[in-house]
Amino acid sequence: MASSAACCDLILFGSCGDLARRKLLPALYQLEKAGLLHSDTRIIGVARESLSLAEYRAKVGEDLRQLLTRETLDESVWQRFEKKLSYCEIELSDLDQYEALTEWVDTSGASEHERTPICYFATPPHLFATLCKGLHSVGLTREPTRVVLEKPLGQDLASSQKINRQVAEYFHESQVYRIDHYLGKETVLNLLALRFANSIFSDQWSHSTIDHIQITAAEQVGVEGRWSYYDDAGQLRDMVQNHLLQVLSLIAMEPPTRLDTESIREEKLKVLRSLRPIDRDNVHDDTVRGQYTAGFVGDHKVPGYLEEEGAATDSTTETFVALKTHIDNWRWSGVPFYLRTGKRMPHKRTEVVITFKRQPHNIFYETQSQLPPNRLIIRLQPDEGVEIQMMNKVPGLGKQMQLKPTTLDLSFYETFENKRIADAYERLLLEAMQGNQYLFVAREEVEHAWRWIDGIRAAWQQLPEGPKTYQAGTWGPTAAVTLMAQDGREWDDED
Ligand SMILES: NC(=O)C1=CN([C@@H]2O[C@H](COP(=O)(O)OP(=O)(O)OC[C@H]3O[C@@H](n4cnc5c(N)ncnc54)[C@H](OP(=O)(O)O)[C@@H]3O)[C@@H](O)[C@H]2O)C=CC1
Ligand SMILES: O=C1O[C@H](COP(=O)(O)O)[C@@H](O)[C@H](O)[C@H]1O
Repeated sequence: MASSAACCDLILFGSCGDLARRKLLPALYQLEKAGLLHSDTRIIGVARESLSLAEYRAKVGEDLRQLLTRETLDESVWQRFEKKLSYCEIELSDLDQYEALTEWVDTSGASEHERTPICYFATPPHLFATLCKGLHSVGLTREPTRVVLEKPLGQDLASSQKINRQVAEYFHESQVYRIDHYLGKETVLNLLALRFANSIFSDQWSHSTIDHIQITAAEQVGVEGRWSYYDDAGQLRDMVQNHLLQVLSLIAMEPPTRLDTESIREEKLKVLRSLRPIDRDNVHDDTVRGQYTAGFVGDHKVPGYLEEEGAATDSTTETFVALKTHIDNWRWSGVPFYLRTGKRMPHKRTEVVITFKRQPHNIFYETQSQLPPNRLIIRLQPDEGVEIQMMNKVPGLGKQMQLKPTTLDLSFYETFENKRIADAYERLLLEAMQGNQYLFVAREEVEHAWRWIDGIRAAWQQLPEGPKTYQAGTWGPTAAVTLMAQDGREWDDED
């Protein structure tokens, strides 16, 4: 059972925006419902819209009623939650307006704070530097204030270093919480349990038993009205730089000595440092870029990327990436990691597939010409669970032993029947309020990830061809199949 968070003043900058409305406020409501918000915690929405307190509360209530899909709003919880909400109107680019915060937040100084101020920057990142200055001007950068930063943290190494430097002028690293919402997902956290609480896996987790590892994050959605942001970013920066590299780090890291921020960050960082660079020599063979054209996802006809609302017709931004990389260290020597992510794929599916080495000798050759490798499939979302593919004897008295590939399937929903799977933002907000940084990304991690991604982008720029097209509703360009087939392997796609 999670313990209730410390008493906080949670200041949501950008509180009328999409992220705050769709994710942060519903997550806070769920924490209230679960009794995890301290009774004296306050939530201060900050935006530039002119709203009275009653109007702001009514707006949040309306959004919650609309957005809670699996349940209806619990009126008694809402009444408690509503009382925690206040609203402060500020044009954030105007440093003179930050004084308004002092009406709502206790800025009197570290030792007298009863509530820990948590400043959540759910605004476009170009405002971060001004936000820091504004907060400093009203005494809100001192310990124990914490600051939560939303992605994207830059467009490349140089811009992310700039943001990190600007924030570091006012906040110590121990006050900074960089969000990667994948780290708040139940199943991503379960990677730690799976690896480090089970000797059958921890003892088999290296080049001596593992043939290769695949990480897939397939989405059905397209750019969802975010064309101008997305077209600047592309799938490599939007998904690989952060989420996929974080999952990869958790899968590949050495056992941390403790379950604490420093130990985990240290180990993840070593993985990022050991990623083999992709450059002009291997970019052609080891990466595939794609861009979707019109097609069908399920029964829905969907437009191509270049026909999306607000699209420029000549964009060469990738909406799909597949790549092969290696981690150049002792444990993973010779084990390729295949990463793949794309928009407008046939299904939403995020999974890690560990394929083990085949048996060295086949004694069942009379009935089974080749034994398939065992595979461990970790389904991160949806249908969260863990699956082991293995061979079994088919029951029967026949002279020859018949074998059949079978699956041991542990579905989280069936195993933990009464447990609701919390949204990633619930966990991350709770951890930020409790002052635990282990599920947030360190500055060095962000910068190492960018360094590796920048190398790929630079190499892409030297290629004569841009992304290959793929029809919406398929698993990407056929070159992605070739990427694995040239190594005698294939993606885990059943359909
Ligand atoms: N939406 C999402 O699902 C995700 C978003 N993010 C990131 O979170 C951040 C916010 O995203 P999102 O909510 O989608 O963006 P929106 O544009 O929907 O919201 C931004 C918010 O910031 C406010 N704002 C912008 N400029 C100012 C200003 N000068 N003064 C006061 N308020 C200002 C906006 O107010 P106003 O309404 O008046 O313009 C709005 O409340 C972005 O960096 C985004 O990349 C990250 C992951 C997911
Ligand atoms: O950060 C982002 O993540 C979402 C995918 O998140 P998920 O939790 O639904 O897997 C992605 O659609 C979006 O483009 C990206 O900015």
